[in-house]
Amino acid sequence: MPKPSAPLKQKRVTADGPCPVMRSCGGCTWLGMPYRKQLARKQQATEELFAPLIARHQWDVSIDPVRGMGGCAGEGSLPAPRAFRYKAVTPFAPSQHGGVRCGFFARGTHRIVHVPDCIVEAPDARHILNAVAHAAESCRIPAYNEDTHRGLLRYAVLRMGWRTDEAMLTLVTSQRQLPRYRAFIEALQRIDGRITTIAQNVNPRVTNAILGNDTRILFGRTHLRDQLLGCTFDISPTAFYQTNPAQTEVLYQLAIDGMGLEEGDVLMDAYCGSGTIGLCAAQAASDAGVNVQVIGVERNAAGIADAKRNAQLNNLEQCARFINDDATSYMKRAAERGERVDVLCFDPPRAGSTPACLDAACAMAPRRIVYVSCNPQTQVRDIEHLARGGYRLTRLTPVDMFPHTEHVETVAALERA
Ligand SMILES: C[S@@+](CC[C@H](N)C(=O)[O-])C[C@H]1O[C@@H](n2cnc3c(N)ncnc32)[C@H](O)[C@@H]1O
Repeated sequence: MPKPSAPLKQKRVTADGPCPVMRSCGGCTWLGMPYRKQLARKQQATEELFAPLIARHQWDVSIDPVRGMGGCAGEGSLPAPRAFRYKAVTPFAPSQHGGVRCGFFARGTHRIVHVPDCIVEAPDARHILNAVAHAAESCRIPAYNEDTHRGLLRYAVLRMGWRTDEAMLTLVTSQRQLPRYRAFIEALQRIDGRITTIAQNVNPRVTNAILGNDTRILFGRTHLRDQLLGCTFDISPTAFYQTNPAQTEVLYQLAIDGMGLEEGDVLMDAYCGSGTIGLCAAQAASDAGVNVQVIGVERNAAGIADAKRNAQLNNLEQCARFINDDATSYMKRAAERGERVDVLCFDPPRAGSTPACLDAACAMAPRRIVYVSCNPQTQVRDIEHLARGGYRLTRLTPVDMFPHTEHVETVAALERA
């Protein structure tokens, strides 16, 4: 029998207490800055970035105040957000005496800094990850060595339900075979009663990317269940799911407001992940007595499988279909076929969309386009493209999805001019 894992320490970082690793960890670069000032900076950066685009097209639009956690930019002093990240990740590395180290990579390096607790992650998330390292040590599961490419355990990814008491633990390993498999899984199960799924993802490649292509469930449910805006979502280990759920509801509500859905509309949700935006929009429309059809497009097969399951979970399968394809290829073909799209929602990754995808969007001529972006730099470029295709910006709202960092997410609403 393996030694039992260490019991979880219940000590919590207090709401306004300092972060013990803020100088060494690569995460919260703005943690020392008052939250009010962080929002003011994000506001200014967004205004400066969009001002030339707005001036060039003579659009009559001003940028909304950044929606921060607990208030907006310009509303005076706000408490610093804590415990908002519901996804936590740790790399593993061998320690000198054959043990397993875990924590965060130190800023700009691959040196692991041990983190006893993290003030921005969901309560207990870091304790669970630290206990995974302890369980691996007890079961003599070797950590992966990035220099020699030997060893097994590379990362652990923990997702916690926001509106549910569930946690999904995904172990990323360099090979499929796990020594002392049963003992290890039992030790992991004992860490916390909320762990409803333990998955293994195999990533044998020499790469900085965390996840590989092969995933299997080792214990429990196949999906993490959570809720957003009254909809229920099942998320599989490798599908995209937003990390800050409280702000995700703000972001999605802005996107839904920007869509202005009307009876009989066809909504295309491009880069749809697990179908969350399109399904929340369809549910909101249905609640308002408005019937719409949703078409979601996503490259990740796990995301599309989740989206189909989520449509059923929310009784929306009659009005939603999901397609596993590259957004550009699908939209080009849809435009050539003359497919009808009344409202288009874009939520691409940081690199933004492609010129061909944006051309296809303009060719389909939706009445409105809502563009959600985690990288306003590429969003500005893409909105310029849409402007040349006949669209004008009517609203732009920054949302603080990533407090204590320089990053800001933006929701742009556009109308056909
Ligand atoms: C920022 S996430 C948004 C997901 C979803 N809208 C949400 O809020 O959860 C971007 C999504 O685009 C997907 N993606 C990336 N490149 C793609 C492409 N070329 N075609 C289709 N989907 C893509 C990713 O897998 C990811 O699920």
